[in-house]
Amino acid sequence: MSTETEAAGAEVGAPPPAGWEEARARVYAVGLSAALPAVARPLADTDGQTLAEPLTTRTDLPAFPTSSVDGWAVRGPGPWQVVGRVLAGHTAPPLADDGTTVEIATGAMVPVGTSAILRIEESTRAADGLVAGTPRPQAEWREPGEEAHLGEELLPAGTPVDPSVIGLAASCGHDTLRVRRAPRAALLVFGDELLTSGAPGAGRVRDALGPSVPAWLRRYGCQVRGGDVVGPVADTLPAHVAALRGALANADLVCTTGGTMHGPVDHLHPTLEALGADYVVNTVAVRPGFPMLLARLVDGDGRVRFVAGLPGNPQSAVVALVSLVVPLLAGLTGRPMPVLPQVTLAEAVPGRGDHTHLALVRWDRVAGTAHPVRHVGSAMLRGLAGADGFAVIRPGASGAVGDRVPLVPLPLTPGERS
Ligand SMILES: Nc1nc2c(c(=O)[nH]1)N[C@H]1C(S)=C(S)[C@@H](COP(=O)(O)OP(=O)(O)OC[C@H]3O[C@@H](n4cnc5c(N)ncnc54)[C@H](O)[C@@H]3O)O[C@H]1N2
Ligand code: MOO
Repeated sequence: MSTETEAAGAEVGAPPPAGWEEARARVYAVGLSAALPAVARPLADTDGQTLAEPLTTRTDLPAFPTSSVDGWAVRGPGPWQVVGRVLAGHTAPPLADDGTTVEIATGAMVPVGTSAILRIEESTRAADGLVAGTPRPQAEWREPGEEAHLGEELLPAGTPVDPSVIGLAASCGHDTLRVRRAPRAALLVFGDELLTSGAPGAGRVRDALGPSVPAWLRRYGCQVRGGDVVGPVADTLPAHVAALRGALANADLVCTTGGTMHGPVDHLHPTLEALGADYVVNTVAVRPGFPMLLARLVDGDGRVRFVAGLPGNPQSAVVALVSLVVPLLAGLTGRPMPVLPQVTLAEAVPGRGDHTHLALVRWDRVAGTAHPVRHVGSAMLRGLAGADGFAVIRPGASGAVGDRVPLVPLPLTPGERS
């Protein structure tokens, strides 16, 4: 266990909380130092992964002078005698003589000697077969290297691979990309009080995190298989230790929910101790979400795995995801730390004393404004379901109308909030 934990040992539950910014920076750096290995993958299997090295082009782009129209590649002044045809996919013999032309298709290689390309619809063909017309003044073909030169870096390492990156890599000659694969994540749900079906009542609540946290993790780029979601785990220490040990076998990151405090059946801390984990962060000065933690385990062979302890209160669990898990994943995949956009508060938002306040807001992207939502208790999910993200109110401050503050966006796609 870390010094931090030992120091806290005397006073259970009171390790010094990390500042929110500091916790994010620390977690990112630790993730980066444990970045997943680079592997070569076929292009079609790389969506959502991360470039492990810069994307450079294997040829000039375009690789040869390429006609951008259907028409006539002509040499010298017209009219021109037709001496052949060049289609896309073929190499073109040179146009050797003035007054000659070849029919050319869009995408075909422009013959050496071409002085202009005349569009088909702007040409005429006389009875004697001669082609006439006036080529437009601007070139009707793309020069080699117009888009990129051989060896040029097009995207840096750390770029998330999306369909446009895959298309670009294909167009400049790659069959595979070296990427850091998606982190594998697992989830353990703690809490004997949780129901996994039906309506809550009689002291029992529905498990809201087992079904939703894997979906968040996938949106954050993790691979989570059905069998990697386990719970509710019985509220005993041996059951917790066995469950965490099992989950760590295949995962780079195990998230747990609940049990982060020091109540009678909160077993997460003793479980981490039993497995020899050390804390990267143990409690964060943020509300909601204060008892969140990130711990690290290192195998004998140097393999590093992480445990993110998400608090049991459901909104707090999501705050822990955006606060700790997202920077960790950025580091593990070799991506840059996410830059938070700035928004203007449309209404006042209270501060939370010496803690950072993450306040659920609707984000009007057009106006650049953030509007606090209702139903935002840490045990509630109603506010979250109508929000785009969290406005960040600094410790010791409160948010006034017109203040510019950072926003932590939720991973929503356009159209998911109307
Ligand atoms: N004495 C103190 N008690 C608490 C403090 C404190 O500072 N001193 N902090 C509170 C805060 S803040 C939070 S957050 C919670 C976090 O506690 P745990 O992570 O140990 O979570 P649990 O006690 O297991 O559960 C808390 C709460 O959340 C409900 N829960 C748990 N899991 C789920 C789930 N999967 N789906 C829906 N709801 C869940 C659980 O029933 C409890 O109501 O501690 C406070 N206590
Ligand atoms: O930090 Mo707790 O997460 O306020 O509910």
